[in-house]
Amino acid sequence: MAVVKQDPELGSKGGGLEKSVAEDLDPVTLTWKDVNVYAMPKKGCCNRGQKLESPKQILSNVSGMIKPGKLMAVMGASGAGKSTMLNVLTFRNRGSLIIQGDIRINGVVVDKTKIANISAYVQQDDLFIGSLTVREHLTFRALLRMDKRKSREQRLQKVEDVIYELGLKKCADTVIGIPGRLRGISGGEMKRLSFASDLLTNPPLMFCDEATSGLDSFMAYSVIQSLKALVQKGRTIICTIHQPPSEVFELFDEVFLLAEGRVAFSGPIPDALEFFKSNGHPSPVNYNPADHFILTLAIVPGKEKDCKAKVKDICDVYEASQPYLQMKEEIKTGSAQVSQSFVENTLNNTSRYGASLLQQVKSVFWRSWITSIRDPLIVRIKFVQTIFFSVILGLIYLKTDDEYSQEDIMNINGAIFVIITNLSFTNIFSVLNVFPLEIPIFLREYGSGLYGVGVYYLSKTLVEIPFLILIPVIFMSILYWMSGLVHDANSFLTATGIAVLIGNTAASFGYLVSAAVPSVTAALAIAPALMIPFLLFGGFFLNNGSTPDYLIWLKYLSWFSYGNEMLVVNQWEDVKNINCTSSTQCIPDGNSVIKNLSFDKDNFYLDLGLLFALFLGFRLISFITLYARARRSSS
Ligand SMILES: Nc1ncnc2c1ncn2[C@@H]1O[C@H](COP(=O)(O)OP(=O)(O)OP(=O)(O)O)[C@@H](O)[C@H]1O
Repeated sequence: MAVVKQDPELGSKGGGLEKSVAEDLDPVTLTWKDVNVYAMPKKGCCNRGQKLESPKQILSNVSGMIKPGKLMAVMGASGAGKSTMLNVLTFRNRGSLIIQGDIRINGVVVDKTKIANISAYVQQDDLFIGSLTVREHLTFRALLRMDKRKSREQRLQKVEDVIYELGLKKCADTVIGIPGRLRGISGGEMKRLSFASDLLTNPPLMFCDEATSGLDSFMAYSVIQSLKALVQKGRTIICTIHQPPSEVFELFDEVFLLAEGRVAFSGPIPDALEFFKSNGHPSPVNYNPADHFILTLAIVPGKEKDCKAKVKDICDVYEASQPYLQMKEEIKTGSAQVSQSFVENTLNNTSRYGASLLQQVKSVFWRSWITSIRDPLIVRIKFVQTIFFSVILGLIYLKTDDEYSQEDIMNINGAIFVIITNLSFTNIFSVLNVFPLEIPIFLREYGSGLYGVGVYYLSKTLVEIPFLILIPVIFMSILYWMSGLVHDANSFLTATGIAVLIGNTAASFGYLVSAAVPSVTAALAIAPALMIPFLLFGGFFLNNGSTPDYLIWLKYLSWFSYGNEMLVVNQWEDVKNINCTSSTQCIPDGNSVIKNLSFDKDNFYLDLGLLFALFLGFRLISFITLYARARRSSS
């Protein structure tokens, strides 16, 4: 086993105990009694004639108790029911499970809101905006999560305190990092940052799912050491953990062993060793007790019958044991000693958000802005790519004189369509590559009451405005003049304005797809398939007058179509002469070009209005989709 040293960052007792941060904690005892959990069989599971399956029992009569100042490890083999128990206790991710049982804090029966008011839940997967530094991330959380009565100075002081407490001083000004794109802090530091984020609100009760997953033994030790320091200040912490090294396991005060959905033991580690020994399962000398418990309770493939019988035996003995019965009795009688102020002030707090609306807008806007300017992918895609493509396309469509020939008609119309296509793809894909990655973070932060959906969406929209104006302006300033579109300042400004609106509409479509799908991969797969019909009915590949009646609705949803008609009209409307050198029939002027494409000058303002409506419509639907998703995920 790897030798584990104490993390020098954490101070002598694993977290700067000598500089005890002023704590004002309500001591919390969490109890759960006779918890039964059932999963209903999936609808349509059975063929005709087959009997409907009965519900599957995941937890059976599980009871437990954890007192203030204790660090409890919930352990068991895979499938034992650890995550289910944590989800039941935190009232999260319960889905369609049927749950019975009694969960109390200091004797008061709790629900989802009450448990959220008193506790923090550090989930297994750490979700952060990677372009922020550790200090910036914590400041953002402190401004949004901490008690409204705390001043800005107090919040910033608390940020410094938790940085110190969790040994994050060394990396306080390092960016968190984006895997594969931006190097940042280590896995252990990231895990400690998760705890630090939740510590800002000073929760007396903490739940941690897989506190050490993905960490090496040194990092796992430093993380659990930090938790140990937190319980020593009076907190109550309950963690699920997989196979901790023995040095890490020793840091826990209590172990709660689950097997086949039943309690196999609950109490201090030495007592657990004694219990297993007295039931014929002594731990071998110099063997990690954690491994011994898990192996003893595991259902080994091929030996299922024997293993299940062994587990049943252990659970039967434990459930009939004096300590377990005593604990259940204590749970029953413990309800008497609860303070009224604790119930009213802490458990019954009903405000959804910790910060005012203005503070939410300011903080989320600030973070969105930092994210936009720091993420190298965004800046590179948005600026370098725009300049590169506009120069390349400009060279392809290069035209230096003011006169138009018959060949120029096709080239100019091609350049116009390329402008629309390029702006659409660039803007859609810059949204699709980034926004879906941010949605899980948004959902979690919304679920934790940091800010509302409207605040988030508004801030994102405001931050994007400069980019969504600048990019089309740069693109048009280069390509418009190189490709010889009509040399007139007014026409250029009109074309640029249309380009800005096209880019914004395309970005809104990107938001709509991103809000509706679960991942970047899905967004990147679905968006092009949805765009192709809009592109086909844009008036370039199919004459505007040839759209089949039954597909006309697709034309009305195509920003390519509105943009193309407006840009074509803007280009050709005032062109009085197009040179004709061949003997075949020539197109004499700009108006004839417009007519040949089945476009109409009089549609210009109608197109403008409809394009704007499309922009607003996509935004609105994406907002509603995001809102529905947020409500669903937090229910
Ligand atoms: N919603 C559900 N529907 C059906 N079965 C479920 C559901 N949730 C969990 N289970 C089943 O209940 C059992 C316990 O699952 P749980 O995820 O709680 O175990 P675990 O101890 O956390 O396992 P692991 O360590 O592998 O994550 C498993 O057999 C699992 O397949």
